[in-house]
Amino acid sequence: MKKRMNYISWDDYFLGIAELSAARSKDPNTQVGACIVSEENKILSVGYNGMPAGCNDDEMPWGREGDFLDTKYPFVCHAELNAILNSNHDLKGSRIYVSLFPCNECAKAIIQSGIKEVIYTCDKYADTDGTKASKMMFKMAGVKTRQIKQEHFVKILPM
Ligand SMILES: Nc1nc(=O)n([C@H]2C[C@H](O)[C@@H](COP(=O)(O)O)O2)cc1CO
Ligand SMILES: [Zn+2]
Repeated sequence: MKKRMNYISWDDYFLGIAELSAARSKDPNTQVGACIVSEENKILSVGYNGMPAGCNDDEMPWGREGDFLDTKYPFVCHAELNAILNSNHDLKGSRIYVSLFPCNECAKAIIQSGIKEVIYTCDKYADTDGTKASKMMFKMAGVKTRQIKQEHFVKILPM
């Protein structure tokens, strides 16, 4: 008997884990998941967007509009940053799978932690200055970026 052939690729596997992690997010508008993987295809960390530990997410604001302090934006920890901070490993030479292209703040953390490739699905904020700044920094720092379609994973979330 031969081995099974229609198994999922590494890309679909790690992106699937990123998507599954996103399903933990309490953000009512955008749920993001990230999975950091070594050169040997071992998972080093996972994360999703959420409020900082100890900040009660029932009491924190989740809105997008109004006074800055009444929105989620100054408080929420992005999926990529959480994945970087959750890891106990050296991330040099690793790659990050993320369901949404990183913002400029996460781009800095990605570069500084030694991650060498960003694999993403959605780029819905491509027109924002933050995303443009991320792309500039990734290019200058030699961090590769690659967009892929999630082929073998049934989306858990209504995105
Ligand atoms: N790459 C990203 N990773 C993330 O974890 N996020 C988070 C921050 C917020 O919780 C949410 C975006 O909210 P909204 O502006 O689409 O309602 O996703 C956002 C981005 C976009 O740059
Ligand atoms: Zn970010």
